[in-house]
Amino acid sequence: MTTLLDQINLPADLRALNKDDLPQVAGELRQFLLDSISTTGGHFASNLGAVELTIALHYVFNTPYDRIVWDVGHQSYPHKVLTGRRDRMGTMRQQNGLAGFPKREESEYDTFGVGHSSTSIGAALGFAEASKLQGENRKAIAIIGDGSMTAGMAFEALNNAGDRDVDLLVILNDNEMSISPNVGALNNYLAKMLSGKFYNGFRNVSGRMLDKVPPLRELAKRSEEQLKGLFTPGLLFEEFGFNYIGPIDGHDIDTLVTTLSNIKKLSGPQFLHVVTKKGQGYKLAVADPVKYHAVTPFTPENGMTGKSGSSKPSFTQVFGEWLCDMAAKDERLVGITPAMREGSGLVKFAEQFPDRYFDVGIAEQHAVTFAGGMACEGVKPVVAIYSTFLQRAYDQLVHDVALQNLPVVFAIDRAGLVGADGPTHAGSFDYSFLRCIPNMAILAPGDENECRQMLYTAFLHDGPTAVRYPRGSGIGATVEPEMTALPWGKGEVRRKGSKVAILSFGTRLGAALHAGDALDATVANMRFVKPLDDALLAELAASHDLIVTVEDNAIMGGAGSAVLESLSAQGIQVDTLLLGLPDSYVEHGEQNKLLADCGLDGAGVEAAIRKKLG
Ligand SMILES: Cc1ncc(C[n+]2csc(CCOP(=O)(O)OP(=O)(O)O)c2C)c(N)n1
Ligand SMILES: CC(=O)[C@@H](O)[C@H](O)COP(=O)(O)O
Ligand SMILES: [Mg+2]
Repeated sequence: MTTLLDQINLPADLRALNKDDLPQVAGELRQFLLDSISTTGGHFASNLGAVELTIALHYVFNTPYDRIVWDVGHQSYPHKVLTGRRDRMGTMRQQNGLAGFPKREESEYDTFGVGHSSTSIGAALGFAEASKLQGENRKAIAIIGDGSMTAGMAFEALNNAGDRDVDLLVILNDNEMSISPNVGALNNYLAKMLSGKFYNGFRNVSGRMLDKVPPLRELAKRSEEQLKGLFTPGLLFEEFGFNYIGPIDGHDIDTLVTTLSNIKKLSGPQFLHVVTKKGQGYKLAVADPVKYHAVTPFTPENGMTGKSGSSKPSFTQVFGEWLCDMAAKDERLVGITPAMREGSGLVKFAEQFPDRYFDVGIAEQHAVTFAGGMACEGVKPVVAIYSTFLQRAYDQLVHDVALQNLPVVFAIDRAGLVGADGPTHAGSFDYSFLRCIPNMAILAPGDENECRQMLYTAFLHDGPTAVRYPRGSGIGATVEPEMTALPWGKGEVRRKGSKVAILSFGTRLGAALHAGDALDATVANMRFVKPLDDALLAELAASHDLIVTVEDNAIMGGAGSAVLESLSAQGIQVDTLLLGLPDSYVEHGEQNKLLADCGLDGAGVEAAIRKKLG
């Protein structure tokens, strides 16, 4: 049977429907998403929560002429279905398939590339100002979640936009969730007002009472606008120069269409507050939106059983275990996360050490500076942060921590290629952007046991130290419960060979050993990217014809560059070959396949060396 959804190839097809058909479209779209995402995996609960809002937006606004900017974009699957990609949803986050986030080169309806949070208001303001300069009559609409609203740059953009005469609509999609439950004063403010019976009660009572006295009704109408500001979350946003509307039910498509149609006629900065349920329409996701934020393939009737996945502990789990063990040994330790409790492995730590656990919201810049402040007082902060998200806190790294040589440990997860999330989430550059910072140390474990020992070594070091490890698990080394400090700045030879010396940094050790066996090459596990083991390098350069470096970081400025700098500084001449990530963005796909495509698996390293040797 042909569904309404089958007839919608582009938003123009949607806009040709009668408004009364939209609830049916919503039901069909929600079922389509459940079937599709339970098959491919990907982001889930946020997409179910955005179904009605997405339909209403494309129904009311003349997309793509009017510009929609999604924040993070993990909730953009409904948008992708309605904008010509329904039949490609089965390729979601697969190599050469659809990206998991809006991507300009994927569709004209994807106005701005996203993946990192809290950029939508700033970008949409850019669209709005450009439209004004070009004499266009576009509407610019940013849809930002309550979690993403906790980042500073969202308020930088609000502050700027509220002072401008532009047609910008900011829609706050408030479901009281980040990945974990949302945190912070803004969240408390929104929740208090939304749950406040007083606000709803006030509107009912005033409506009933004043209807009886017509002359007062007009006065009350005007005063309700003023009073509304006292009882709805709007006051905050009104003070930022926006016209606040809401809160409205983000699943009531009729109200959404009516409200958006009215707002469309208004000029100046508008702020619409919608209330949604993360996982709406799928009971298991509503009950556990944390678990269903992102899913691996599952059967809708049974839900995610958690049976799939590797039996080997992930580096994230190794970190989480270490953090709890270290906290038990040293009461100065605190754990800090910018809204990635689950992803960074702090669930157990948060339960066991609630007073020493800090989720600062999606606020990486604040997380780093906050850690610096704590370190000044003798507290020992461990900042758990994805490599890609640490990019957002670069000045804080330099100015607030390294320049003052403060003992902060950065447990950098998702280093290197991450796979399905693609280039917005790859941790391709941390060696490069950390190495040039004076006082910064960088440790890169070759396996899971080294990860634990390096975290301990970093914790003992009196200065800023990064330990960086990839998404997933490594070669499956047994993790020793004993914590042993590694010799600072020292690498180790893991295999003796001749002619060729392969210097491995981080978890490319497995690939290096494979190539070492095939070529009878020496293999060194360098352990430290900074400080580099210059003496070991000199020794290997003196006894081999070719020095090869292998890393899952950009070659530009990476560990291989450190080796070249050291050889130059030591006045050593030797042939070299640098293997690492290319000076381009590696698209999404399966993590190990992508590494192999970059020549960073065993076969690739071996082939590159054979080619070099001629
Ligand atoms: C700068 C940055 N930090 C962290 C993340 C990881 N992240 C992705 S979605 C998300 C929660 C977003 O919450 P919200 O905006 O409320 O969207 P919801 O999932 O509730 O729809 C987080 C923390 C990110 N994408 N970007
Ligand atoms: C959208 C977002 O940024 C997060 O959900 C991210 O996708 C999590 O990545 P991991 O799955 O590697 O934890
Ligand atoms: Mg949310």
